[in-house]
Parts: sequence; structure tokens; C-alpha cells
Amino acid sequence: MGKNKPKRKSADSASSMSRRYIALALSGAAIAVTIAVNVARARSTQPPATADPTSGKATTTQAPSKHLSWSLEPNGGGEPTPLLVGSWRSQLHGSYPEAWRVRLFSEAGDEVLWSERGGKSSDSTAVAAVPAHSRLFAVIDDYPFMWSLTPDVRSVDVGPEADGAVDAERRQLDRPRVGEARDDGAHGDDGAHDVAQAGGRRRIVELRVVSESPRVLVADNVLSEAECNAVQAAGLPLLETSVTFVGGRMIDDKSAVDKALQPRTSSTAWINSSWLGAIDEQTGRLVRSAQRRLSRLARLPLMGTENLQVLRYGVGDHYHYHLDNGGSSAISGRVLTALVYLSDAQGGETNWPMANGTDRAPLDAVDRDLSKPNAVQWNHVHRLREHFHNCQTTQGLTLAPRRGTVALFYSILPNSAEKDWMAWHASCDVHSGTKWAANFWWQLHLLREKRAPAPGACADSEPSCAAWATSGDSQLCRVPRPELQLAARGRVTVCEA
Ligand SMILES: O=C(O)CCC(=O)C(=O)O
Ligand SMILES: [Fe+2]
Repeated sequence: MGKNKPKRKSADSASSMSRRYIALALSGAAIAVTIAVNVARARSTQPPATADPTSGKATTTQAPSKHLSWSLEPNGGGEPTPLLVGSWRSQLHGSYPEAWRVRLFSEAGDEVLWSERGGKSSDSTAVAAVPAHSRLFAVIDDYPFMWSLTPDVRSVDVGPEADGAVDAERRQLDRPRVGEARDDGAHGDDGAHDVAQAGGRRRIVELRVVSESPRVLVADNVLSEAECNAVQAAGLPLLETSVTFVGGRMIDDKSAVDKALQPRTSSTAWINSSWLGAIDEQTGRLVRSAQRRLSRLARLPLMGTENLQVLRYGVGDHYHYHLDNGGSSAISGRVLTALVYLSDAQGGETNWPMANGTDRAPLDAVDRDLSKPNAVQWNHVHRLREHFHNCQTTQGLTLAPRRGTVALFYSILPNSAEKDWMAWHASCDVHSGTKWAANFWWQLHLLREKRAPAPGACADSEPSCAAWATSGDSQLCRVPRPELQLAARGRVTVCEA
């Protein structure tokens, strides 16, 4: 993994970050709106002690404002600003004028405050437990939480060490957002096993930033041996030749004569919750445990995922360069991939050729159709594959398959549905052994749709709604709540009240 060292933030990405979040820095002078518990906390919180340079003794620094409490960081990272307790709501809406809802997460991953433009907001129960001066992360609307780029390495608790104590864990993971009703529409998790106590040791992994653009983070030993074996075993009976899409068309790999030129030659299985209920209990339980670990690592709920996809690559098998959210409307909403290696293999590396800005040439050559800025077209795919020889390991970021290791990578930019064009990647030829892997994808529309609509609200069951974010035709899809229209930049119609 010698190639996987994180690099320093490029001037380009630093300046686009600061442009994106400049509004945050300007938002300090917001109108005071008091929330009782926080003010009480802020008043009782001691400012940090620092050393007096003359005496060498510890002194207490005067905080600039008694209302100052936390450091507010945009989703995905950027310049932190002080969050003023007395005016947090107006500060947030001033910082994100286009957002319907702003949610704040603690360093520990808990949602601790939210505010809607219409006037509703959370109470301050959950934020009261967050230490003063620690970081809070701002996520707008229904965009996914995105790990920031600092620190380079962080510890993440991915659940109980023992595979038995999982249900208490599930309850914790799926707990409702602050002040909202619970949504039980989890994908691939029916919570059938009722284990009384979580107890015991926890599995803590090191999540490392290995590329800033695209944003790729890696952690080893996320899944146990038993979990890796169980995911393989669950997928084995369902394996079929993998397919791929270009411009919405399914490509039939078998028609190509030369295997080396076929874009995707692996086998794929989709594991849904009824299959997990049908296979042996122990295997089903371990697969669910694996899904929960991935969810904890991503800090996103299981309810926003597709079914788990299992992949098997024999010698010579590969998947040429692609974007996970390009090719068809069914996948255009993919925002985050958790790619987990279930076996070791020789070859079979995953490569992101443009990672850390090493070679942008093919991207510059891509003829972007500005009327469809998010559309991936055949010429993009073709040029990129040609430029990087379908799959190579000499440029960009390369990960070798290691059992239990997970790569988290984002296919969008922070707080947006805009594609990250740097996220092209491929799986190179396997040289020996069998490479097993699995994909867990979070989709933007699944994260949105699984929220319970307001009572009596209309919701369109038109299948094209799944692609509303890119359709451009507001007649195709009606949505129950105005924030969805905002998030889709007006591409959907809001139901009549
Ligand atoms: O197997 C890999 O290394 C990558 C797989 C992949 O990119 C995909 O299935 O979308
Ligand atoms: Fe992929």
C-alpha cells in the first residue's frame, strides 16, 4: 500500500473549498435567537487553558463571546467557523441560503441539531452532550454525510467484535433523527435477531484519507474473516455474468470476441433481505453484521443503500474504467461506494487514475454536453479507457485487494448532487487466485425517498422519479415536500397542499 499515502491539499481544491464555503466565514453577525439549554451550557463551559508565555503558568483565555460554543465545519471539510450558540439557526441559514434543512453532526457521528428554513428546528437535547469547542459538521438537505479530509487518519468504531451481539447495535445505528419519527424502511436488514446485550469489545478501525480528489478513504480489517466468508457464501449461488451500462444501454459482454477488450468480465450476485432470510441463519446474521459495519464506517444509514452486490473475478477478469454513477438512470443517484475486498489476490487492483490530480488530460478532452452536465456519454468512457489503457496501475491511486479492507469513495462533490469527474476507476486483471469483493452503494434518492412523507402528502410512483435529479422534466415527478424540489433544482413539481 506504499502508493496510498495521502497528499497535501492542492491549491486548486483549497481555493474551491474556500469559495464554496466563503459564506460560512461571513455569517458571524447573525441575529440572536436563544436556545435555552445551549446558552446555559455555554455559560457554564470553561474556555480552554493555555500557557502564559511570560510566567509559563497555565492561564484561562477569554473566549471572544460567551455564546461561542462549537467549531462549525462544512460537510466534507473546509474552513471551520465558530458556531454562536445564541444565533445558530440564523447563522446556518445565512451560510446556506439555498438549503431547506441544515443538519449538524458531532465528531462521533451523531446528528445533534437541525433546522428547517420554514421555522422548525430540533430541540437542544442531543447537542448538550457535545463538548464545547469540538467540531460539528454541517450537512444540507438530504445530501450524504461526507468525511472531511482532516485528520488524515481517524479511528472509527465499526461495531461489536463478537458477531453475536448485533441487534442492540442495529437499534443504535437506525435510531431516528433528532425530533423525528423512526423510519423502519431499511434495505437489506430486517433485524430478525433479538440479542439482549451488545457488551464486549468493539472493533475499532483506522480510516485513512488516501486521495483528496476524488475523495477516497481506506480502512483495513473492517470485516472479520467470518464476515468475509459469509458474504461470499451468500453470493455464490446467485452469481451471474456481470453487466455494464453505457448511455443507459445494457452492454452484453459475451458478444465481444477478445476477453481483454470486454469492459467487464466478472460475475455478480445481488443479496436482498429475502435471500438473507432464506439462507442459513449464521450466514445471514454475519452478512447483516457486515452491512452494519459498512454503514458505521460511512456514517450513513442502511436505509439509503442498494442491496449488497457481491463480485467474483477469476484470472484475467477485470472491469474497465467507469464512474459508479454513470451509464444509466438506475445508478445515476449513487453517491458513495463502500468497496470491500473479501479475499486477497495477485493483480485485481482497483485504480483511480486521476487521484490527486496526477493526470487530468482525458477529463479536459472530454466533450461535456453543458445541457446535461451530469450525463456520462459514450465518448467520455471511450476516451478515458483509451487514455489509461482500460486499467493501469502506474498512475493515480492503486489499492491491492486485501481481505477485510474497505475503500470508501464518493462519486459526488460535497453537499451537492454534482458528479465528481475525478472518480473514474477500474479493476485491473487478476493474475492469480480469485478476487472476491462486494459493493455497497448509497443512492441520493434512496436517502430521500425513505423519509416518511407528511401525512396526506402525494408522492409519485412514476418509475422515472428515480432519476428525477437528472431528468430535467418536472412533469415526470411530483414530490410531497418542497425541500425535495429545492434539492432537485426545480426539476420536480411539488404536490398541491
Ligand atoms: O472490484 C473492484 O476493484 C472495483 C469494482 C467496481 O468498480 C464496481 O463494481 O463498480
Ligand atoms: Fe466501480
